[in-house]
Amino acid sequence: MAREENVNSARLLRSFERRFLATRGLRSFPWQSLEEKLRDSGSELLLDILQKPSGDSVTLSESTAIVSHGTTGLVTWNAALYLAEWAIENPAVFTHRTVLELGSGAGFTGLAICKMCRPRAYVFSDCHSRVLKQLQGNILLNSLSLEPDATTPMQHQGHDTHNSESPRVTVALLDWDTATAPQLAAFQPDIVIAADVLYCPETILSLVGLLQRLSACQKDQRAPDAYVAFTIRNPETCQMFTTELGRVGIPWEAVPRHDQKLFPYEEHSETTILKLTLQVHTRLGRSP
Ligand SMILES: C[S@@+](CC[C@H](N)C(=O)[O-])C[C@H]1O[C@@H](n2cnc3c(N)ncnc32)[C@H](O)[C@@H]1O
Repeated sequence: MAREENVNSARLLRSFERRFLATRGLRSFPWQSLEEKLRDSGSELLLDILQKPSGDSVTLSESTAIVSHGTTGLVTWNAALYLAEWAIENPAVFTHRTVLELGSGAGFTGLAICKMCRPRAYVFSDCHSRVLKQLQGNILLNSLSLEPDATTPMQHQGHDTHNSESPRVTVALLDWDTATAPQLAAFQPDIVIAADVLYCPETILSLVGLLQRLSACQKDQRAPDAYVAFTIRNPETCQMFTTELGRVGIPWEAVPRHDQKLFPYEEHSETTILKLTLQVHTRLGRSP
């Protein structure tokens, strides 16, 4: 019994520490229980917390509603946090690479990658004008400098004066349904990522179609790897995604779960990442 109580106390204190450091979810926190525990454990925990706010941080302006202005992109979803955690544990995947993010939303994952994984270039993208505006604001809020021309991220790769320590950051208006071959050919990413973009059959078909067209536009027979993170709210949706990948000939594998939880989010449903090995020649076309 005493052991169980200790475990519960430790969990409560850890949860507070994480939310405090992330300044998230504090309003719903069980303050009364915490106060009691703190009274028992003395000031050690508080000192411990105060010593931890070091290292880099991501600051975001986001909506409190899950849907606002007709989009789900103004708030950070669990899959974005989960993918950012995985990226921070695996920075080599992104270091010195050009990363294209699809459906970036408020931008949390990309900002974490830009700050922690040293990509060469990072292209945030989305289809919604309000989301793009917020995204630009969030990039500036995090003191990253934004390249002016989002549609031609590769044009500066020659001689220039860009500080090579920080990535070239661009924001692109990219709608998976209407993106043209010249627009896609301008990106030439090494890595493609997306978080929480598989919520209905239409978006799955659009996304898979976009990945096929993007691969077909790659130079030098060099197709990127793609990492798609999503919360499994409905097994049929997940099944539809993998079936569609199989149909067009994109091999995929599940990325092993990571253990280190850095950010505060409730795990009501399982979140996962699939690694897709895009091919320069995939079968083009949608299901009839
Ligand atoms: C649920 S939000 C996820 C945002 C962010 N990745 C996250 O996980 O916090 C889905 C995002 O995908 C974008 N999106 C949906 N359909 C799209 C399409 N056809 N083309 C481009 N972006 C799209 C939305 O605008 C929205 O920002």
